[in-house]
Amino acid sequence: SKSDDGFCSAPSIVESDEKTKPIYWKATNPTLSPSHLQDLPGFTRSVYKRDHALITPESHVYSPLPDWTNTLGAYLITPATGSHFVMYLAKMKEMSSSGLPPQDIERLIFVVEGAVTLTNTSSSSKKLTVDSYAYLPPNFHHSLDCVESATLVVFERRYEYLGSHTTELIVGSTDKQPLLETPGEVFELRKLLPMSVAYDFNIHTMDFQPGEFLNVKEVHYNQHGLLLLEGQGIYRLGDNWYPVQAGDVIWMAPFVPQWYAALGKTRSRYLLYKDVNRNPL
Ligand SMILES: NC(=O)N[C@H](N)C(=O)O
Ligand SMILES: [Mn+2]
Repeated sequence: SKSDDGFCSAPSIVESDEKTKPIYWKATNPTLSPSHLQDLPGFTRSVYKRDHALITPESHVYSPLPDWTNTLGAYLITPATGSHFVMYLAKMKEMSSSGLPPQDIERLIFVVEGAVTLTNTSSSSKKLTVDSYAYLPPNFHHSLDCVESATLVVFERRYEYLGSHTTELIVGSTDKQPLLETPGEVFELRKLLPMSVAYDFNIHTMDFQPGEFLNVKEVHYNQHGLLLLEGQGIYRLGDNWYPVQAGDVIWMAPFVPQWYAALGKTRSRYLLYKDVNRNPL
């Protein structure tokens, strides 16, 4: 319908009071949230195909995480999809704590909302707030404890030993990581783990300004687990083109053609799991 000032009645893309919200707020409070879809029977934006999946918040299924206390987990990617890693959201409630991964499993946690304290046998405890992360080597005793609430995105996989290389505890925050060269690409790239051969995966953060897009329509042997932390755009996966928003998760199997274009008024930032440093044979 045309209002008298000639513009359509759809609400414009207003810069909501994002300035007053904590960083990544939309990743746990998506604009199109489950509550907006509850009167639309059976509708979901989620898709699961042979070589990719788009998992959107109205599809999340939480259940108590075994070995964790007061924590609900929603597994979004597991080897049942063909991946060699798991990606899950951990919603830690008050007075909650983590359990240990199984033997020989490495873990990376990234704080999307709230705060947790990491304690381990060797060093003093560290408080991790939003945008902070920790990498826990396989068989590394630790505990993540939460007093109020926190949402973590967790990646875990069986560590692929290579010779005598070992990995170590890494604690950091995205904003303190340097920008890396991205020849031929315009996005801003940070990596949360060292690039040394001991590490068999890395976690990238990739920032796009509105209108920027991937130059390479990538096809590669590596797998991805993606969480869109900020912004919106179009993700191409295979022959499908998906409008995506902060809070969306994507599984990309090896060799799925993949491409992203950022749209809207604010930057896009996504977190991306990528296996590296190991021979695909
Ligand atoms: N889909 C992606 O963003 N892929 C990354 N550029 C990567 O594979 O490094
Ligand atoms: Mn890729």
